[in-house]
Amino acid sequence: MTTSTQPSVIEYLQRCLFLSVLAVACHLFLPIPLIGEVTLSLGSVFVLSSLVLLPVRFVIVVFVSSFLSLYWMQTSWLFLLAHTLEVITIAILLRRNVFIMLASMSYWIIIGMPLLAILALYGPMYLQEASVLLAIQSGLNGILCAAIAASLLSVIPMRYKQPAFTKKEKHLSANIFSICASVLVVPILIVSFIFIAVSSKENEILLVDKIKSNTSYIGELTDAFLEEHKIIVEQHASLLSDGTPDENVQNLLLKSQENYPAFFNLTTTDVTGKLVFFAPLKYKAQIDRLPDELKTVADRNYFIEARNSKQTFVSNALLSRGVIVAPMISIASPIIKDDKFAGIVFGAINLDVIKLFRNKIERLLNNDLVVITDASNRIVYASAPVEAKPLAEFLPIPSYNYIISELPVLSHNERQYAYFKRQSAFDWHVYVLTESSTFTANIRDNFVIAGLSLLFVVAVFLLFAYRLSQQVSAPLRALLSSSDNAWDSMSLYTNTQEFSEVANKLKRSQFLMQNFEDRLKQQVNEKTEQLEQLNLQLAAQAREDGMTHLLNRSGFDEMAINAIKTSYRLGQSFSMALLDIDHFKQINDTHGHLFGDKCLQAFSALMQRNCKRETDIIGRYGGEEFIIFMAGKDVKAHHQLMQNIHQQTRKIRLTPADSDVAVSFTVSVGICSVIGNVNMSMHDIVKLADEELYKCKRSGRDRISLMTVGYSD
Ligand SMILES: Nc1nc2c(ncn2[C@@H]2O[C@H](COP(=O)(O)OP(=O)(O)OP(=O)(O)O)[C@@H](O)[C@H]2O)c(=O)[nH]1
Repeated sequence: MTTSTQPSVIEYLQRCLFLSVLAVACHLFLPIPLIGEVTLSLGSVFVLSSLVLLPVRFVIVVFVSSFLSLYWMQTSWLFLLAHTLEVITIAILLRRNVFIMLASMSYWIIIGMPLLAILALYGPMYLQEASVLLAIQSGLNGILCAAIAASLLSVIPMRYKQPAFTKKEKHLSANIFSICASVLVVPILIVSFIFIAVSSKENEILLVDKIKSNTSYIGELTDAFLEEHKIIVEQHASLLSDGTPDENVQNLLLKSQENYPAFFNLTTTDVTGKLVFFAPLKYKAQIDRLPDELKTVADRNYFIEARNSKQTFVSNALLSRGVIVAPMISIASPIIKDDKFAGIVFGAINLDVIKLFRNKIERLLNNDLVVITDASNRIVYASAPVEAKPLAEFLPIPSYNYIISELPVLSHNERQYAYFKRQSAFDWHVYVLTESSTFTANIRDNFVIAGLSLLFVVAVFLLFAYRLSQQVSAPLRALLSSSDNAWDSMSLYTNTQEFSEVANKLKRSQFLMQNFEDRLKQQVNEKTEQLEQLNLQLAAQAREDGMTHLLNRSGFDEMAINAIKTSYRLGQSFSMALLDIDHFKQINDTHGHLFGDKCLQAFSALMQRNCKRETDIIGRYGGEEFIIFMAGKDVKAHHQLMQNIHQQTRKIRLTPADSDVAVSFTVSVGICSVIGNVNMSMHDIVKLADEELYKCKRSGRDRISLMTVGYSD
């Protein structure tokens, strides 16, 4: 076998380098962004193509390049594992003649996607949430790569492919089917990915907009709430600064507290911080009973700040003391009389009782959560699912979710949230949180829809592709089978003009060929018959003496040997007689050879007339010497027969051409009779008969001499 058509190692190296560079470039430089950090990579196209275009050792080089570039990009080990298994499985299935698309789909549906989903569940948090999404995305990415590879391979000439994939002829229908399938799957997948990317992006934008607007609304609500209550406290401070009489102060505080229930108390102090007036009155008796150190707020920072800055001060969240011990904020405003600090008015807002504020917020949020912190990061308010108590420090841990790109992500109490943060008045912060699964769930749904529609569309299209391939290949198969039924069944698959023309032409030429074949067969049969006849004649001629038409020596020997064997077997007696015309030379010499021939013919005819039994065999054994084999139980009958021939010979009268006188001749006969199975060969028997003939000649000719072998009566 010549290997000239096999590419050289250098050529393989070039192809290997080319495919490796393309695979690495696709992984490193051409990832197609899909959602957030999720990208599509087409690097696998070249690894899968190398399975068909290169020998195994070069495929390993392309695969390792692809693997290392993915590793370099810090791809999760889950994907590296899935990629490795994908290449190995498809390589095995390809060697078993499975179409590359089918191999890829089988791998991803049966092994790749379930494996990724299960493994992701045991991975880091961001993988757990998106495990189904990641599995489907990887599967669709893999199938897209296989479909592109299959499309590319279908246009690459056969000589570039490995012998394992080209030596086995495939059905035309299988080829059409595979090309259609791969060409159909590529656009379907691309459209699906575009749909996923666009709808996921739109969904993300909607979610982000919602969070941002919620954040700013809640921020404004918080600011307005604080501002409103700050103004109330400021107004009281201003009234008291202007010298409102003490008897009115109590009433003023009571009315305001009634109107603004968020204040769980409104209180004034003197210059030292000692409580003076207090609303509501229901706590008055309890306050009176308090020890002196709890009847002052001189040590509280809202008193100190208001006194020192002479400005209204909104405190951070703190624990109240005295009558009620609860988380609260305090808004304190200084009372200035004659430019001198004369005490403060402060309103305490119990964080547990800002029900109005909370209801307003909850109505807005739907599934979103909110956390409001003060300037020292202590929680002022948190939606219940966040599981954070007021006054606790809010310490979100920055987190990562590779699907969410538009918002920061934090993790709190082992949950992951996308969030938006807004700075409010008094250095407070408003956080609106959405569980990251809200984002992934939507995208996962998109992927599931895309995956299922892909399966459905592929199944439907593959059915079409199958029908199409049948339409093209079935008529050809019908033409090839060329049976009458097939001609008719072809019309079941197609009614195209081209096929009808081809079919008619083939039908005509088949008819002509059939005619020609029949004629040829007939001629051959005739010639064979003639030849057989000729052969028979030749065979007969080979055993016949031309002049007398008796058996010649070899013909006689052949038949007599068989007859002797039969006689021995049947226990029959038989006789062998040698007959020699006397003085034949003289006849020849006197009347010429032609007359001699006539004598021979006349004598032959005489013998044939006498030897009528079918067991009698007559032959010409030499020039004028004849031989007769006779079989039967009674050898006397043989002797009698010879006696008759001997007698009748004398009566033959033949007239030579040169004379009017008829000529006669005599014959000498030597007979050897055999009785029973003496197991003598024909040669020995003829020899004995010859000896008897010799006796006749010696003793005067024209006589019969006989002998019997075996036993005699
Ligand atoms: N016309 C003719 N003569 C033949 C043929 N075959 C042999 N002869 C002749 O037969 C003769 C046989 O002669 P010999 O063998 O001397 O025998 P004979 O003359 O018959 O003498 P005896 O046998 O002793 O009686 C020869 O002269 C042969 O030429 C033949 O086919 N035709």
